[in-house]
Amino acid sequence: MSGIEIQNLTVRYPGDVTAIDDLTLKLEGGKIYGLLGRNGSGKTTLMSLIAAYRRVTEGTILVDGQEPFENEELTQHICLVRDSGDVVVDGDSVKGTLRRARRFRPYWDEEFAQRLLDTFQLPSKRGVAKLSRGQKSALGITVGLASRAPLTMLDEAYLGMDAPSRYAFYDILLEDYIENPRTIILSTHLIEEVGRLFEQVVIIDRGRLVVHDDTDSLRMRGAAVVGPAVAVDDFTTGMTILGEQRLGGTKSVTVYGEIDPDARAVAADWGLELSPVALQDLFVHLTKGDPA
Ligand SMILES: Nc1ncnc2c1ncn2[C@@H]1O[C@H](COP(=O)(O)OP(=O)(O)OP(=O)(O)O)[C@@H](O)[C@H]1O
Repeated sequence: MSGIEIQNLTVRYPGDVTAIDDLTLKLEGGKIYGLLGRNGSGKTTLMSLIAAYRRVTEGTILVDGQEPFENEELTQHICLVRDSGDVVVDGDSVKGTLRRARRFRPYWDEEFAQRLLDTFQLPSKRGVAKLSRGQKSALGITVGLASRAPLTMLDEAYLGMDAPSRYAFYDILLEDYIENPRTIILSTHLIEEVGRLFEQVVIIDRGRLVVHDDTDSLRMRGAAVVGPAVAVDDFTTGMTILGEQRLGGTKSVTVYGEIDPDARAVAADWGLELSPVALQDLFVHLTKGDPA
C-alpha cells in the first residue's frame, strides 16, 4: 500500500542551501498524511524526490521497498501534482490533459475524471493557458484524483481555488479515498481547512523532522481550556500558553503540554471544559522562530 521509507536524506541546492537535513521518516502507507512546514521548509523538495523528479544523492528513499528514481514500473504508481506544471502544461487543452493522463496512468478512471470536470465547471475544449489560476489548480486535482495512483501527492494543489471548489475537493477526496484506499500526502498552509482530512501529520522545519504522529494524538499534546476567566487563569498558571481569547467573563486559553488525569479532575471540579487543541496552533508553536 505504497509505504515510504526515508533514511538520512539530505538535499543540498547550489548556494549553500540545505533543503532537507538528515531526514529519517517512515510512512506505512494506506493513509491520508498531512505534510506541514513553513515556507521553504523542504516540502516540495521532499515530494519531488519521492516522485523521482530528482535523484537522491545523500541518504535513501524507498517506496514499497524500491528506489523511485529511473524506475518506470514504480513511478507510474506515483502521482505528484504541484504548482510548477508537470501534470498540467500550458500548451495542452483540458481534454488533451486528460487524454495524456489516461495514457500514462494505469488506474485512470475516466468517468470520475468527467465528474470532477463537471464539479469544477472546467470547459473541456479550453486551452490550459487560457484557464484561470483556480481552474488550472482544479484541473491538476482532477488528474491527481482520477489517476487513483497508489501514492498520490498533492502539493498545495488548491491554489487560487474558491472556497466552494476547495470544499468540493475535500469532500470528493475523502469519499473517493474511502472507496479506493491509497496513500495520499497533502501539503498545505490551510491547516484548519484541510486538517480534518489528515490521519497522520508530518511536520518538517528547515528540512528536519519535527513531528510525525496520528492527528488525534497530536491534538492531545495540548488543550483548549474554556471557562470562567479567573478559574482558567488559575488552572493555566505555569503552563505553556499558545494563545488566549476572552469574551465577557469567559476565557479560552490554549496550552501546550499533556494534561494528566489529576489535572483533568481539577478542571472538571472547577467547571472548566478541556478540548483538543487546534492543529494550526500546535503547528505555529512547533515551528516558530526564524523562518527557513
Ligand atoms: N532549485 C533550487 N535551487 C536552490 N534552492 C532551492 C531550489 N528549490 C528550492 N530551494 C530552496 O530549498 C528550500 C526548500 O524549498 P521547498 O520549495 O522544498 O520548500 P517548501 O516547504 O515546499 O516551501 P513553500 O511552503 O514555500 O512552498 C528553500 O530554502 C528554497 O529556497
